[in-house]
Amino acid sequence: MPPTIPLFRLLSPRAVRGVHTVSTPPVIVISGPSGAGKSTLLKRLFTAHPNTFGFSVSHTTRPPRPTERPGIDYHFTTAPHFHTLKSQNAFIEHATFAAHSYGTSRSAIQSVLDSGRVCVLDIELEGVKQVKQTEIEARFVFVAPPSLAELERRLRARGTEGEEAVRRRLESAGREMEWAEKGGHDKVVVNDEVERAYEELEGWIMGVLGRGRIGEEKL
Ligand SMILES: Nc1ncnc2c1ncn2[C@@H]1O[C@H](COP(=O)(O)OP(=O)(O)OP(=O)(O)O)[C@@H](O)[C@H]1O
Repeated sequence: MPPTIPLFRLLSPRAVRGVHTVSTPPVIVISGPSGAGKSTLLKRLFTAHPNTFGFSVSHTTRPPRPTERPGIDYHFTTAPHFHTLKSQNAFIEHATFAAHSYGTSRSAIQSVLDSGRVCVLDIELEGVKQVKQTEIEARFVFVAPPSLAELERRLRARGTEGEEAVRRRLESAGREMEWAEKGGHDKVVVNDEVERAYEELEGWIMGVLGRGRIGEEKL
């Protein structure tokens, strides 16, 4: 079995730019129903703060959507390879969603932390529950649609899934919203209007990181 990265490396303090030693900032975990707008909001965050945040690239057995880039949006892989990685304990969290497997590898998080950036995860609800069981310091934000009807409209307008996949996503959405209503996350952002929702999300993240809101800050 190949060596896996010990968890303590994800938790240990690290030196930034030589003179200051700072604690590793918390991992920001974004979740929410498929179609709620997580990718839309994260794209804005990465564009506004290109040197601050790094995306943890998940593995998935789902086929790529036309706009998705392998190795950047996801590591697209086969079910047997995903299974092998799982048996090697390569994943911090993994889940099956809408008939496909998704997982965050330890090395995906570690490579973001090694780059000195704040690590951002975009994962499913089952994955959120698993990350909560680890000792990783994380903050959890749930992106909610204004309503299930609007979620359905967005999923259909996106046009990346067939009828069966849309149906599965809407079923899961109900469960995810219920869990969020019970207070399972640190923050809920309702993505009603993109600009407003983005500002709320960005403000909350900057507050978590103890940073100002304007401009691209330097570590
Ligand atoms: N506030 C909004 N108002 C209207 N449409 C939106 C809004 N936010 C996102 N959308 C659109 O809704 C669709 C779903 O958004 P997006 O792909 O970002 O969702 P997601 O949560 O990342 O989904 P998945 O988990 O399936 O990747 C996209 O077509 C996007 O352009």
